Amino acid sequence: MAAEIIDGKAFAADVRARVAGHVAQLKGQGITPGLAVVLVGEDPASEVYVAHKHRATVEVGMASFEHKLPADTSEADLFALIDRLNADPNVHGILCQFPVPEHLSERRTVARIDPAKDVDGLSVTNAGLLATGERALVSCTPLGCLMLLRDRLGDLSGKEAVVVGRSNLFGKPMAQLLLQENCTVTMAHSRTQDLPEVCRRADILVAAVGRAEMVRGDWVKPGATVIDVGITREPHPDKPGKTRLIGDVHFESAAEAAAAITPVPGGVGPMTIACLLANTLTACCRAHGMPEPEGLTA
Ligand SMILES: Nc1nc2c(c(=O)[nH]1)N[C@@H](CN(C=O)c1ccc(C(=O)N[C@@H](CCC(=O)O)C(=O)O)cc1)CN2
Repeated sequence: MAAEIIDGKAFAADVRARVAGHVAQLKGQGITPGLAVVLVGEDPASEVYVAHKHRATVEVGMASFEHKLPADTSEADLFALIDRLNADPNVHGILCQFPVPEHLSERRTVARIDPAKDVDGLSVTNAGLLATGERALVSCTPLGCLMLLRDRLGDLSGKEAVVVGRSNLFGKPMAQLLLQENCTVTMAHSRTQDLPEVCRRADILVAAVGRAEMVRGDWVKPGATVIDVGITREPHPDKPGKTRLIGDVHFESAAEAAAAITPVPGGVGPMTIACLLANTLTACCRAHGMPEPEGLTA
């Protein structure tokens, strides 16, 4: 294997430590950043992510407000809670864990959150601010990828970037961030013609298609930086009864061609929660008219 492995776990720990330093300073001035996480229903993976978010929030010294609602919660009751959190001065960030049960709408739920507290960066307001190059709260996983890319490559100007996947949660904000860094950006997706050839153009290849190991080594330009955003859980081939996580990139073959690559697990995933904390800190600083933390925003 030729590629350097980008250690997202270590980088995320560093981001969390920097956030904790800022939180300590704010607390010295009588301000405690607060994050509210809303979970509707009992999706087992979501329960784990929400527990991780609570632990990480408390570890950096922030206030954590967890709201677990039954799966049959009505939209009216969910919105009443969001309205209370919007009005609560101790809450600087709000997110509703996805997926939500089928009778609820993710789009309408996000739209109910005050954009200044939308630490997932998913509201139409924050997406629009990002697209027009104005000060936004940026979706956590793309923000985390940008931090990893800046750390590894420094100035991204003029690089060919290909983002495979066009979701609102990831692909679209990732493309906007890379454009903001003066990359030449291609957004590819399931209908893109000759996807392997398009990917081979990329100095920066970001895969977020949700199809396990779709991106193969011969899709990777020699020397490229490969960011794998996929997380598919599948039965472990060698350990009966156990599961393993795999990404959207076929790691072994891609690592032969790439100069650097994120693994799954331990690459992009840990950056999501670290950037959620960074966004909550940013939202808190903005709410109090204080300078934003350097190096923790887009
Ligand atoms: N409201 C939101 N819902 C969801 C988001 C989100 O950003 N906002 N993203 C995902 C889940 N997610 C956070 O919520 C998340 C996913 C993965 C990780 C992570 O650290 N992954 C590890 C592996 C963890 C494991 O072993 O299972 C890794 O990749 O190394 C953190 C957060 C969907 N919902």
